[in-house]
Amino acid sequence: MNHFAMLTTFAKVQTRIRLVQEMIRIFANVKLTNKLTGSWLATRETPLIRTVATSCLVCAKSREISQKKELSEKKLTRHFVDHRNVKLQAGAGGKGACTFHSEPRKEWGGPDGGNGGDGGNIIIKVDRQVKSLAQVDPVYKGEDGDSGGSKNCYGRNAGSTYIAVPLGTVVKEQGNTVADLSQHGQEYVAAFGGAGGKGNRFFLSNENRAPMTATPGERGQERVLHLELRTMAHAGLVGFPNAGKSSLLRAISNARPAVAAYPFTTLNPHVGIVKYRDHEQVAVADIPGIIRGAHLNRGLGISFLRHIERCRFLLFVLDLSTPEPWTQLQYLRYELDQYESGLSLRPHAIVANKMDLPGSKANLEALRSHVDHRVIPVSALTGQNTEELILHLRELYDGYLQTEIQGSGEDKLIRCFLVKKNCVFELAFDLCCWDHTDGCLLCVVADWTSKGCAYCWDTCWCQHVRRMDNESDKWAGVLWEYLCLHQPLEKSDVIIGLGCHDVRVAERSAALFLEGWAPWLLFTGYLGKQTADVWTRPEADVFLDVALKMGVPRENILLETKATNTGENICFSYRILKENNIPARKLILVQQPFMERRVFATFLRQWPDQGDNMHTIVTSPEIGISGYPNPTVGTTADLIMRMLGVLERIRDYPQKGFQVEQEITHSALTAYHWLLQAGYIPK
Ligand SMILES: Nc1nc2c(ncn2[C@@H]2O[C@H](COP(=O)(O)OP(=O)(O)OP(=O)(O)O)[C@@H](O)[C@H]2O)c(=O)[nH]1
Ligand SMILES: [Mg+2]
Repeated sequence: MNHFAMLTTFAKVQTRIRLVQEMIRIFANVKLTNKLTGSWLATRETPLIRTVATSCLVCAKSREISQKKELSEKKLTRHFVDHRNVKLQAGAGGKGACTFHSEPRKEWGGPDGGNGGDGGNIIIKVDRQVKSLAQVDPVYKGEDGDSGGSKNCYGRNAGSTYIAVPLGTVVKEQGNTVADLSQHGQEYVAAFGGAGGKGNRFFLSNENRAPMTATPGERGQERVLHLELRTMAHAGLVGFPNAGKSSLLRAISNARPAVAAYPFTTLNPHVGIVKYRDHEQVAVADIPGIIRGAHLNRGLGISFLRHIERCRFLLFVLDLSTPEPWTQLQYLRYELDQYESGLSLRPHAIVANKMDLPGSKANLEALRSHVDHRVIPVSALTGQNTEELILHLRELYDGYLQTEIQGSGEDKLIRCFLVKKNCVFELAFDLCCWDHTDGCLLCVVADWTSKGCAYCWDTCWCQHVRRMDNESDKWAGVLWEYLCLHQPLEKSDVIIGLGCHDVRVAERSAALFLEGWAPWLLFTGYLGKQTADVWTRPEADVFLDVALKMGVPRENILLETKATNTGENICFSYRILKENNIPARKLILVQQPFMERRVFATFLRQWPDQGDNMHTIVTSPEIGISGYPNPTVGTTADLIMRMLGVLERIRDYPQKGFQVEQEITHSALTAYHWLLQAGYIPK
């Protein structure tokens, strides 16, 4: 055998020896574990298989022997974070391009600059797997949209940035709650990406065949939000200092809170996850010890009672080695109830800990005779009977899920719109209607908040019509407020009632005349979008009837019956007043409340005579948003869709030259996006 072959054989023998040593070590460990836990191999034969998959039946204390240095309390608490501030900057829109078509022998190619892509939104999304806010970064920046290109190439829209948060996260802005995320998968668009800029192709018109204008993309929304976990954990371990709460959490979950033989070892709450075979997970919080007078802020005081309040059910941990352990329970209950009445009555179990110590057995019997609730004897140190505790924990959890589902029946409704004869009804379908097949097509988008609305036709819908939810109402109110101007009235030369399908506009115009705000009343309008299907006579004629009925003399009323849109209403009214030699330096324009801003912006662009001494006031029927819906003008859902359409015109029409630019406030823009997302379609 040569020298090299000898070396190879020696190395092989050494590897085998190491393998055998390793096997012996593992085997010895298994035997030790079997002794402590009641067998690893035995479970293969016995039908009594653990229904839990927690890895830590071995006593909690034994783990302290591990060579790994224990983490300090401060470091340990980093694993669980229950509130966070985040700064969000959504992506900016890409800029529009300014280019012209170029081709050999084609000198004057038209504009072909494409629009920029929209900036990416930042979305907060609930993920059941996420248990704390520890993973949430302090700053998020959304993706920017791509710029537009030549040959009418549009820039790519940026994708959304997602922030995963646990169930029960409350989103707050300047102290106000803006979202309460309570369902798995629920999304909240926390910052909207900026719209992409327009390329010069967009500005092509009959007047300008070679526009050089291209606009930059809008900036993305910027927000600072405060995230807070409403529910801290499913179960909370409540007990006096040193009762063994942290040891117990170590014994039943994967958490590693510090354990020591002195009070107030735990200074901050820790959350451990108990995992079950069916992959269900129950979060258990180890809460710092409570002492008598905690409700008066003694010991670690009220802040920890606050954590208890956020748990769905409680585990009272008692040290059974002390005399009269039931008094601990009485004191704990007293402290909880002093903090919040009825808190101690939450679903709970009593855990009698330290059963391995002498005297505990006798105390257990005495405790059982003093309380009428279930008592689970365990030893966190040796792991004795932790099985029963884990199974009972699951019972409590299942009970909680049951009540949660029953209580949130309303949330299970799926919302959609029914469009019928030009009327839109908001509907709510119960889950059971998914299989509803009595001759109707029912199409429901489950993820309605992000996908938009669903339509359903010809169904027995009456029973399902319901009020709009508060959140839509809120945003509709914000939009309404932005669109109304609330200008104070002044004596004027002419009152102009702009035609529409709402006769309250005619009534308001006539009332203003009768109150003496102006000596002339002019109604303008042929048939428009809303009236074309409903009326056969021009809007101005219908309004005239209303005014005459109210007692306005015919000779004070002028009619303009050709205009089909707001711009024409203004231009044609100017002409009529000129033809009749009626001075018009001061005007009162009357339209529907949510049209005030748009009418004003249109007037400033379309009225030919915009001298310094020209003065205009826009007003409307004196009704609020709740008083607006009626059988003629439609439902609140109709109103919302019209308001969205008006806002889009305020945004887009200045570029087309129809009206002057108006600043769109941040709140109005947020309302617009929210309502769009909720499925309302701009009309
Ligand atoms: N013999 C015995 N000792 C235990 C048992 N459980 C906990 N201990 C001991 O009791 C002491 C306190 O345990 P901890 O788990 O830190 O108690 P705690 O309730 O978290 O205490 P605080 O964090 O101070 O509120 C430690 O020395 C543990 O080893 C048990 O079942 N049997
Ligand atoms: Mg502790």
